[in-house]
This record gives sequence, C-alpha cells and structure tokens, in this order.
Amino acid sequence: MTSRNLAILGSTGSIGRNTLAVARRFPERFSIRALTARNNIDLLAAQIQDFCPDIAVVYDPSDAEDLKKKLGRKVSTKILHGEQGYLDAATHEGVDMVVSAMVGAAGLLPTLAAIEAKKDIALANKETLVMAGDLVMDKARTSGVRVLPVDSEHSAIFQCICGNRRKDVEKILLTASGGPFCNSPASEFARIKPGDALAHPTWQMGSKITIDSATLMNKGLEVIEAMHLFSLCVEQVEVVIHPQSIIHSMVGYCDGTVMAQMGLPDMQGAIAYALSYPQRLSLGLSSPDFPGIGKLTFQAPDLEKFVCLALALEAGKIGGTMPAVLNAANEVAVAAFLEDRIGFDRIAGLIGSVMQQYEPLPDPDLDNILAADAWGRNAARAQLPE
Ligand SMILES: NC(=O)C1=CN([C@@H]2O[C@H](COP(=O)(O)OP(=O)(O)OC[C@H]3O[C@@H](n4cnc5c(N)ncnc54)[C@H](OP(=O)(O)O)[C@@H]3O)[C@@H](O)[C@H]2O)C=CC1
Ligand SMILES: CC(=O)[C@@H](O)[C@H](O)COP(=O)(O)O
Ligand SMILES: [Mn+2]
Repeated sequence: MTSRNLAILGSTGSIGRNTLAVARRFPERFSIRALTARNNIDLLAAQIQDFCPDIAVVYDPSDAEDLKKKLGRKVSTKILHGEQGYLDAATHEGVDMVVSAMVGAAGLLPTLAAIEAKKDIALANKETLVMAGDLVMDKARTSGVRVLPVDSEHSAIFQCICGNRRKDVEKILLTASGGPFCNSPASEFARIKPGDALAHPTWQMGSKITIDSATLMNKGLEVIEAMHLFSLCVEQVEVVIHPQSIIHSMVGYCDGTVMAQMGLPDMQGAIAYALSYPQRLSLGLSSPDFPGIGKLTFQAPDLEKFVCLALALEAGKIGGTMPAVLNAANEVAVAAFLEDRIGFDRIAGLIGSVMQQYEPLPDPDLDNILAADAWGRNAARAQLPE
C-alpha cells in the first residue's frame, strides 16, 4: 500500500481538523507534508508538532514570526507566509494530493495552482467551482488529475454514480437539511441574530457555510458545484429538503431507479472516501439506527422564502461570470451579517441587487473571473450601511 502525501489548505478549519483526525488514525496511509492557516496560529502550532509537515503557511508575516518563536529551533518545518506561501503549499513537490479546505474565494488560486502542478484534489472549497468551474474542470482534465468531492452531497452523488454509465444518469436529487429556519415564516427573518443562524440542526461546520445553510445559499452553491463536477445542466439538479440529513443525496437513472447514499452527518466519511478512493477505510463510525430514526421526510424548497437559493439557480442558468458575482456578493453579505451590520433578511436582497446591476461575460478566462469577483465585492460593499 502506497502512502498519500497530503497538503491541507485550511488545516485549522472544520474540514481541515476532520481531515487530520482521519490522517491521525491511518499514519501508514497518510503523510502530512504541508499545512496552511489564516489566523489560528496556536492550533497550527499544535498541528505542526503533531504531524511534522515540511512546510506550514500563515498569511501575515508577523504571525509567521510568532509561529517560529512558538515552535522553537527543534522543529524543522519551514514557515512561509502570504499568497505565495499558499501557492507553495499547494504545489509542494513532496505532495500528491491537496485537500482544498480554505473557505471562500481565497481557495481558488491555490487549488488551480495545485491542479497545474498535477496534484489530485480533495475538494471541499465549493467556491472554487462556483467561481471558475469550467476552467478548473478543464485544467483538471488536461493535467490528468482527479477532483474528488469532499462536500457531503457531492461525495454521495459520486458514490451513487460509481459503477454506472454517466449517460444513464437523468438527474441528481440534492438533499438539504433546510437549515434552522426551515419552518420559520419569512416575516421572522428580520429578528434572526448570528447566534440563531449559527445553530445548524444537523452539521457542525465553519461559520460562513453555516450561514449559507441557513439562507439555503449553500444549496444553491452546491447546485452549481454539482453541474461542474458531474457535467449536468441546472435543470438536472433537483433540490429536496430532507431535515434528518441521513440521505446525503441521490441519483436518478433513466430506468426510474434512484440510488441514495446514507450515513450519519459526520464529514469524516466523505473526507476519508476522497482521500482513499477507490478504497474505503475502517473508520469505525456508526451507521444510522433506522428504527430509532423512524421517519425520513422530504419536501420541496420554498424559493419565495429562501430567495438566495432562487438567485443561485438563476446564476447557474446564466453562467459565465455571474456565479462569481453571486459568490462575491454572498461572501460580503454573510460577513456583514456575522458582524451584525445587516439583518438576516437583507442578505438575499443585497445579493439580488448586485446581480441586477451586473452584465455577465460568457466563457470567461481567469482574469475575467477575478475581475467579476472584485466587481461583485465592491458593488456589495457599496450597499452596506456606514
Ligand atoms: N465544514 C464542513 O462540514 C463543510 C465545508 N465545506 C466547504 O469547505 C470549506 C471550508 O469550510 P470550513 O472548514 O467549514 O470552514 P472554516 O471556517 O472552519 O475553516 C476555514 C479554513 O480556511 C482558513 N482561511 C480562512 N480565510 C482564509 C483566507 N482568506 N486565506 C487563507 N486561508 C483562510 C481558516 O484559517 P484560520 O482558522 O486559521 O483563520 C481555516 O483553516 C468551505 O468552502 C465550505 O463551504 C463543504 C462541505 C462541508
Ligand atoms: C456537510 C455538508 O456537506 C454541508 O454542505 C451541509 O450539506 C450543510 O447542510 P445543508 O444541507 O443545511 O446546507
Ligand atoms: Mn454540502
């Protein structure tokens, strides 16, 4: 059995920590060669001591100096910083698989660089495909590397597709928990505080994606992610609310068969599958207690209440640079909501009005996408209160 040499971009986050938990259990299979973080220097220092990577990266040069002091002379890990440091981690020659687990648009350039350097990708950072899906998937094809999904729904779809012919796939049923406000009327959205929206009913995740789950923007981003990963059009992806988060998604075939992948909501399963594909690891996770659960329920999403999902479906249909603008405006709106600068009920309106002002470009190159991202951020910031 050959060992996989991993770089984990975003090792201090929820996906990063879960990835290291999997790697810790299988030291003969995984060797950690590069780790990156942004602000959490204390946790990164502890991870370096545990896993002894060749390199570790933070953004700020002064954080890099603090980290070196914390670690002392005995640790041989090279400490880098800045955007270039992230690119160096993503392209490090000792690495054969990059776990893309930074949050937001920051993940795009390191992920692209990793693909160009012929590293397989375990992809959690869905924003990469939302912004630049065509470009990223084309680059992966020409570089001969795999983009293995970590996102639970996409891992489920990937698992349900394995062993079947792609041309027999009719549609994807992308499940959504519905978030904490699934049963709240829209009239209550103005009163929602960050603490309420951060209380996800079934998953423990970082704060940005947890807010996206509460607005259902997460599901919209995932529709676009699925279109790129599985070469589908937006009409082939149906969002189904499934509050128990036991079925992680389903694939419908031309003969009427529907295949579902199930498990308890724990990201270690999807992460381990991407890291060990096509094998499975003995993770020792429990499987669902079906008689205890009793009922699995399903409903259609309410697109009038969850306008973010409708906006993402529209951006997915328009394509070109529109999804990058949607993503940029969403990142600004979510950060402003978490800082209590705008209400929960303002998130969708802000993104919608940025999209309305924008003239998308078809078939964008990377420069067009980065320009659309910058434009979307500026247009969204211009709408924030002073
Ligand atoms: N959490 C989950 O279960 C799932 C997450 N995903 C996706 O995976 C990605 C990561 O999510 P999650 O782990 O929850 O997020 P977290 O917020 O928990 O972690 C984000 C990681 O990225 C780092 N980071 C944040 N901003 C930057 C930046 N500007 N430049 C470089 N690094 C940065 C953080 O560093 P630090 O902490 O040191 O500041 C941290 O290591 C997201 O794209 C999300 O949508 C997909 C499916 C499930
Ligand atoms: C764990 C994972 O993959 C998340 O993207 C999750 O799906 C979020 O839950 P929602 O279904 O509420 O968006
Ligand atoms: Mn998901």
